[in-house]
Amino acid sequence: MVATKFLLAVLLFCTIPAMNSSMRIGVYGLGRFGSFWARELVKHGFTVVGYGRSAKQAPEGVVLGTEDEVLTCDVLFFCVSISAFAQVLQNTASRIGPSTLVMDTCSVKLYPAKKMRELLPSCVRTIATHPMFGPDSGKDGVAGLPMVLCPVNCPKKDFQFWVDEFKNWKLQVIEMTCDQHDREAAWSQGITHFIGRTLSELNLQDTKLATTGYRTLMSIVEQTCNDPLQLFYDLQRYNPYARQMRMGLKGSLDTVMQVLKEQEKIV
Ligand SMILES: O=C(O)C(=O)C[C@]1(C(=O)O)C=C[C@@H](O)C=C1
Repeated sequence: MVATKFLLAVLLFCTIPAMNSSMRIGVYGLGRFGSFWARELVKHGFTVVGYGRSAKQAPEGVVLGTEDEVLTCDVLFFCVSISAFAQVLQNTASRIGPSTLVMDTCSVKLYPAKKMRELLPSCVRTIATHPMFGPDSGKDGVAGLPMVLCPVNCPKKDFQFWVDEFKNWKLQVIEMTCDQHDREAAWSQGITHFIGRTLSELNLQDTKLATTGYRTLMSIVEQTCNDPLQLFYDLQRYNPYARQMRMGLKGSLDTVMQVLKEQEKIV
């Protein structure tokens, strides 16, 4: 029994093709981010097959495929919302090719990595990724933008292939653990979306008196609220460090309010 399992593992390892630029890449999910990501992969020379539940038209240069075609590509990027990820993976796991390398692109990392470990057979190679940009920030090209890669269940050489590939795109590739990512992202992307959504509650208006700082503030509201509301909820719910960030922010607001109250006594 053990010998059979060993033989199967060796056989599978030997049949896994090496990573190269002529691989077929599957993009599962052709929403705002998925369509953008599929086009980026095409721009960088890959053959891309895309699948979206309600996609009628393929993004430029992308071939629209069936769900099973996408799931059995050499490499598969899931571009679905964080809150849909577990269900999508559960529904597709048994149809993913044994030699397909799977990457998620969620904006949090501990949660999808845990789901990939739980739901995919151990022979399926997985990398957790976070392209820290999207259709707005990457509209004039992705060079210089940060891209996080966290190894989950992946041989070093395949992981390195993608590090080098994204470096060739001139992305600023950052290798870190999923925990490090979530801890830091809560205090960078998480806090930005929290402030953007909070300020949008105030319904701030454009004004002739707008200073440069005010314009920057308005652009934060615009950029964060241009993303689906679901992304905001998911960033706050699925990052285990987000609550701590929100409490920290609330504490700082209270401190500043208190300081100003003290100042009022002086006047
Ligand atoms: O450029 C955009 O369209 C984005 O909204 C990108 C943005 C962000 O700036 O927060 C949104 C989601 C991704 O996780 C990474 C970055």
